[in-house]
Amino acid sequence: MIVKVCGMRDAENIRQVEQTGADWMGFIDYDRSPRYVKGVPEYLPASLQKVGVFVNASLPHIQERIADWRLDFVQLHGKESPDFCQQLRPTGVKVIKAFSLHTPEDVQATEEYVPYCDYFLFDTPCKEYGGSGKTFDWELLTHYQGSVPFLLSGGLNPTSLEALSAFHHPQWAGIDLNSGFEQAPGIKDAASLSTFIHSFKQNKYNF
Ligand SMILES: O=C(O)c1ccccc1N[C@@H]1O[C@H](COP(=O)(O)O)[C@@H](O)[C@H]1O
Repeated sequence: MIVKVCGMRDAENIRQVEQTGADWMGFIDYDRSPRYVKGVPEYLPASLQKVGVFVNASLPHIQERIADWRLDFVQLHGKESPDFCQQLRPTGVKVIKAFSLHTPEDVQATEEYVPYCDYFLFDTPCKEYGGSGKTFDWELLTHYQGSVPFLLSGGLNPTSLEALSAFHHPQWAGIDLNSGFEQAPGIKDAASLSTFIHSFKQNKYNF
């Protein structure tokens, strides 16, 4: 199972979170987010996959960030089209398309993105596009029968382990941890993350 920790920006905190057992680290390039990274992060982790999170950004802007932030993945958290995802293919980065799930129809909307995405990310609907700290109804995922693996996101926090243990889906590939582990916007509690990630990876999903 993949564990992504998102919304990082402080160099010392990035170094701490690098030691927690996380696999991927996310950096948010959306200026309305309280986790917005302006410019290039002072420190970029060497041992984790780096994910840039964008909301309706232009292709040239994302291409610039891929180079400057040495990204392995781009996470598209806005209203980006399947065609936009396809245009990112030649950059060589992997593409994660985020979907806010409210109804079974929202799940169906993933279908046209299948050829152009490496992962999907399922999140809670909110007007800020992400980082709501709220969970959505995971039962909706019974309607997802696609082939693209997904990360579960939205409001995961230190009390979520039991619910995660009870969750099953053949395409479930990992989790995304963000505001539920923060001491302040963009500053994660590394000790709490370490404990949580260790327990999560110890349980039956560690394959
Ligand atoms: O975290 C943000 O501020 C943010 C802003 C705009 C788009 C995405 C954002 N974060 C992503 O939101 C989800 C869920 O976060 P949370 O656990 O509910 O706080 C996560 O995938 C972040 O990558």
